[in-house]
Amino acid sequence: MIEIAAPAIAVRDLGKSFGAVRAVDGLTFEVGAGRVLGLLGGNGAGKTTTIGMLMGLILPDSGTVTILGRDMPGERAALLEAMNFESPYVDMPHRLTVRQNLTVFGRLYRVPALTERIARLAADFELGAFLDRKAGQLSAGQKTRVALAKALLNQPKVLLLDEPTASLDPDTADWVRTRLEDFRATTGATILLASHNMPEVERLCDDVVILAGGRIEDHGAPDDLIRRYGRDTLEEVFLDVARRRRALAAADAETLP
Ligand SMILES: Nc1ncnc2c1ncn2[C@@H]1O[C@H](COP(=O)(O)OP(=O)(O)OP(=O)(O)O)[C@@H](O)[C@H]1O
Repeated sequence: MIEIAAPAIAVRDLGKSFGAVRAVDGLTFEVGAGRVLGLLGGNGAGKTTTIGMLMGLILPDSGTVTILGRDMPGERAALLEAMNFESPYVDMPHRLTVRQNLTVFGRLYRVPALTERIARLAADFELGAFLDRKAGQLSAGQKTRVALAKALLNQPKVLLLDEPTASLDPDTADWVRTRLEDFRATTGATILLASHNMPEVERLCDDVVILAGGRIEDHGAPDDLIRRYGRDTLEEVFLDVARRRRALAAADAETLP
């Protein structure tokens, strides 16, 4: 008998409105265990709202989220021990040092042998020079490295990343991508990556979902999408999808009475 592994993330008919804005509109997708899914889409497409619902921070109006076979947000407390999240747009407490921040988060995640784990991550992410500086005094690149160390503290089985390399210089961004590749290779974690950086998505992701207006416009493996659209890069595919959508919206507007 062929056994089909349960997906690590399963989203069904997910919907969320903020007042009149339908941020996420009937979204359905799965991420297989150990896979990396890229969530693409222009500004306001619904990526951050989707990640918020995967974390149980935003309650959906409709649909379900199942992570590692368990309901989110129903089993949020148990699930969060196996998950983590990183976004440059979410700040850590400014007045705590980097070490104090990592210690607080490590205790929240009940990380065993926490002192050793922080030392390991400080070495991996080269935090030594500012481990005892206040988080509020760090540069954007230093903050990102600390945020990634925080995201990996509990060795998550499911890692959600919202534009992890936004505002980094190309060298630091490349360095971060290599760390993420190492993390995946050594742990087999499942990763969902929202990003506007198409070369990054091509490099890190097995599959992508392209969102627009909270719905899926297209999906597939990066190579398959590039071939299907007759393009050379995922960036060109993304632009084709965005232009097609704009053309359809313009045609709709013309047919309105
Ligand atoms: N708390 C909120 N209150 C009201 N509207 C919201 C809220 N959060 C998101 N929205 C709206 O929902 C839509 C989707 O926003 P979301 O942040 O999920 O998009 P995104 O794809 O992450 O965009 P970006 O690439 O710009 O970060 C947008 O129209 C946004 O203005």
